[in-house]
Amino acid sequence: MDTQSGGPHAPAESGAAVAGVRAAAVVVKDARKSYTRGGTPVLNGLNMTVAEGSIYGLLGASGCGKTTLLTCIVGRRPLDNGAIRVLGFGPGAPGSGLPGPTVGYMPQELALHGMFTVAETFRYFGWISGMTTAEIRLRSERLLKLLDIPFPDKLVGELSGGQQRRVSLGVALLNKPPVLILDEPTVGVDPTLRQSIWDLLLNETRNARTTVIITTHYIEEARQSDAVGLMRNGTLLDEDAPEALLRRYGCASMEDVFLKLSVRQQRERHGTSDSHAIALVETTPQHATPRPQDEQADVQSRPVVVDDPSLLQTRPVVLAGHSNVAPCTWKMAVFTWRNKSVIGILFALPIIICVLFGFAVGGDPKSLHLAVVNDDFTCCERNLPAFPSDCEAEDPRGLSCRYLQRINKDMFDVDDYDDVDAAQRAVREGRAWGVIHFPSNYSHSLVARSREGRDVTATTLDSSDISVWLDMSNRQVSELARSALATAALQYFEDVQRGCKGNPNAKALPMQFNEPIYGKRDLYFPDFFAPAVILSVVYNINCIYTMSGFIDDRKDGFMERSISSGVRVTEILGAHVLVDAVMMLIVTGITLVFMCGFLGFENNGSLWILIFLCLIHGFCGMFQGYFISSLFTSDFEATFCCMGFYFPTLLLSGLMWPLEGMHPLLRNSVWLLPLNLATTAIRSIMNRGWGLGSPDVRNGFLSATFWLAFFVLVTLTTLRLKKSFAT
Ligand SMILES: Nc1ncnc2c1ncn2[C@@H]1O[C@H](COP(=O)(O)OP(=O)(O)OP(=O)(O)O)[C@@H](O)[C@H]1O
Repeated sequence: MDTQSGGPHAPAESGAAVAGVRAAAVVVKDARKSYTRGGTPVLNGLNMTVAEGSIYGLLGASGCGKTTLLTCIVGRRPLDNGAIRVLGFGPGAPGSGLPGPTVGYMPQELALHGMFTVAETFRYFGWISGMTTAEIRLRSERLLKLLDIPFPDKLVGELSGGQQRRVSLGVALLNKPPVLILDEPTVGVDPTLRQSIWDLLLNETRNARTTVIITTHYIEEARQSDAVGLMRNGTLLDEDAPEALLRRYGCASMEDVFLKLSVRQQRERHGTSDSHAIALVETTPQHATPRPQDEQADVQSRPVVVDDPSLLQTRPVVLAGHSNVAPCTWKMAVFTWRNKSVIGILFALPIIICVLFGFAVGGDPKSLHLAVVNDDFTCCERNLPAFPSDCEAEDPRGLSCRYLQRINKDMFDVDDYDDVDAAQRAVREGRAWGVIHFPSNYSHSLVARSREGRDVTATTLDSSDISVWLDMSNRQVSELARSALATAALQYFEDVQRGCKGNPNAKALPMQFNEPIYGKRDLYFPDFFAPAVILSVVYNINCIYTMSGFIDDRKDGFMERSISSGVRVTEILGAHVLVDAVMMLIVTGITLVFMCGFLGFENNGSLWILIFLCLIHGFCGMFQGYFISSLFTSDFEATFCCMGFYFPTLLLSGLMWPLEGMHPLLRNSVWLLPLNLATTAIRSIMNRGWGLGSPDVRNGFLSATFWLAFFVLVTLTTLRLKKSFAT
């Protein structure tokens, strides 16, 4: 503890303890606190004085505000009004060492992490209170023996409830703090062990002049305290040495004293309405009301406790220049390593998403049933006309078969029907996606149409048309089917032109689609989706992972306890960022390797620019996760908030549909969303091979940097405003 500027044994620099006079180590003056503005006060003008080096038992019925008072003393919650001083300093004041190693705090909840072993728990809390590893080993060996915990290498989560509470007590005692605040350390512990905890407290604290405040529901065990404070409805009814209280109120037990004081408070507040309690008071002996001579005797026998910091024999423990980033990072690394199933899912998710995307999205539909009614010719292999189709033939027949040969065999399964009604019925009943009808005399009419040019009659034109009816209820399938049929028709028309000795370049559609400048001639949907999938995977998986990790850290009050022990939230966040960044790098790497390597999506631009943009987005996702988890206290709320971000972002990011197709109002406003400009940028890099010289790519980087800075800022601000995660 070489970094401490003061310690429990440090002598006072000024003043000295006067015989019969003791300095107050903890002073609470007129403390007022309610959880809601204008709500019922939980602390209602409470005054309390705890003599240095004494054990102070704080007693009171459940819900009277004991825990609230203790959390205010350790600086986890602020008072609405009033003042608290611990070893002469207000909680959080410079030089107070509070929150920090000045106070060893054992909260009511377990506030330990089940994934740590007992030894690791001691190591972590020892390091953050400034102890060296050797000191921690020595001290924890002793404490484990005293607290009867024989399994230093067992996970805390695998211990019994009583053993866990003893570990929690051991953590509070670990660095021999000058002030110990213990919230019900003996609850759920058998009577023998309860007594040994009291013996431990008495032995450990007496010599070191440790001041102890302890709450318990076992009122009689508090008689071992030097002083007892009886609390009810947010105020202290009385405080004194147990024997003095018994004498003063003429009671045989502390329970009777408490009852008597409670009734007195009730009378003062509401008159004599509590008949049961009143009856009890009436049955107590005459001398129940304190007599002046008793009070005088009490005053003479007990030491005077003065609120004079200069008389204190102990000083706050302040760690100068101490950083907790290393212990917090070690803790995060241990948790991450222990959570192997979570790591497994984290690394498997991008693989699963990429592989599913590769196999499930963007492929052409296969085996669509097409109902064909061919009144022109009965097609079969042996009677097909020559290729290219010969217009000079006497009896040009079977051109309809040529068209059917042209259509994509993978995409369509051709079913023959006798008439159009039956074929259309098949579509209506979901047995086919479309109907193709060739009129009788189709081939003759088509040849005539080709030969006669401008002189062709309307009847010939009608009977040379192929009629198509499609089921257009599924836009993607129908569009792809229509496009495939139209493409086949264009190629077929060229074939007919050639056969009729016409100019094969005289196409049905007077338009020339040349080699594309970017992309492929054939429509290929995955090229459109792939960049957005990469970005979305990197962003969202990291967001959910960091959000869950940060909330898990707060589970059961573990983060609160770390903060009470002096860890700053920024140090906790820093440790999370360090460890989570490694996970994010791996997730990004896996995603890119699977998309560009195994699934073969082409990156036409610079790989470094692509990686860099993905990483900035990975950090963005991480900080969105921290931000969400800093806003909420429960996993449930945070998860729903995450979903609330996820779905709108997905719909508005251009991943599912081009931004160009959005309503103009939406399109003009959603470009600022985290994934939008970046999706455009990453598409430009991968599909067009653009670099930083392009405004699209530059805007993607600017947007990513802006969002990263925004999330860092709001996360830090929220954490700072909340200071702790208590209300
Ligand atoms: N975070 C909170 N938000 C709102 N109300 C709270 C909160 N914590 C405690 N309270 C309320 O404050 C009152 C005092 O609670 P506190 O936990 O301080 O009592 P206690 O004396 O420690 O009880 P117990 O002995 O059962 O632990 C209770 O009515 C409780 O409902």
